[in-house]
Amino acid sequence: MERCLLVSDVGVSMRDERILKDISFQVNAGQITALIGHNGAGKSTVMKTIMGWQKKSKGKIMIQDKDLDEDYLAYKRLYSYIPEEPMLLSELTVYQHFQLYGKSYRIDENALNQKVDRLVYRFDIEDKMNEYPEALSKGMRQKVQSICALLPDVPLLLIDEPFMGLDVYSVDELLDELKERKKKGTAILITSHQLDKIKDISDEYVMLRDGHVYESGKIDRLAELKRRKS
Ligand SMILES: Nc1ncnc2c1ncn2[C@@H]1O[C@H](COP(=O)(O)OP(=O)(O)OP(=O)(O)O)[C@@H](O)[C@H]1O
Repeated sequence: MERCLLVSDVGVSMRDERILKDISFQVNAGQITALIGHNGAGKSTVMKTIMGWQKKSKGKIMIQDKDLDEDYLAYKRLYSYIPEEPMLLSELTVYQHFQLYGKSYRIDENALNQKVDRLVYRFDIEDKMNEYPEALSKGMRQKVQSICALLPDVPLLLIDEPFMGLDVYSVDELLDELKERKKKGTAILITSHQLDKIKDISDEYVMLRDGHVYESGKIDRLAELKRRKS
């Protein structure tokens, strides 16, 4: 299977402390990898490092054939990100956020509007297009943020705890959307403490402990290990 994301021997240090140690894994096109581990294990730091927001002290990260350290502008158009906490801009309406994403990922206006229509219907926020973030509930802001990340057809989706604040219907819609993306060949790296929600859609897992890869493999093996331990 074609490799989309390569994380090879990556280390991160903050204030002389090694936060990530020799992290290596890959995510293939059309596969979902669950990045799991206890609080403070390093999941968000891995995400930030892949995005180029957190400086690494060693190692190599590539999406398709683009190296994070060589051509960052081209590299960052290859992924989109759903953060744990919505990061919306208070001066832009919901629709203006979608337009901003459309511009930065160079989506043609007609295609953008078709995607927006489909996703606002799916997540049931059709009537919020002209609202500013402060007028939205936390769950609605999370939906807007998720839609922004789902607008571009990027090869890699990075998703950090996406279910916080979402109602059960929206969680199902998001899971269905991810299954559809996976079928189309998108590679997805997802973190969640709600393993029951992601294990059915995931193919592989990477378990972090204290900043290193403690275990990794097929998701079925994780379920088997959990059964044996319980
Ligand atoms: N800006 C920072 N400065 C110093 N240490 C940090 C910083 N950000 C994170 N850390 C440390 O790095 C380690 C990994 O944190 P990270 O947020 O990546 O964990 P996580 O697995 O995402 O946790 P959670 O499940 O609680 O979200 C923790 O020990 C944390 O204290």
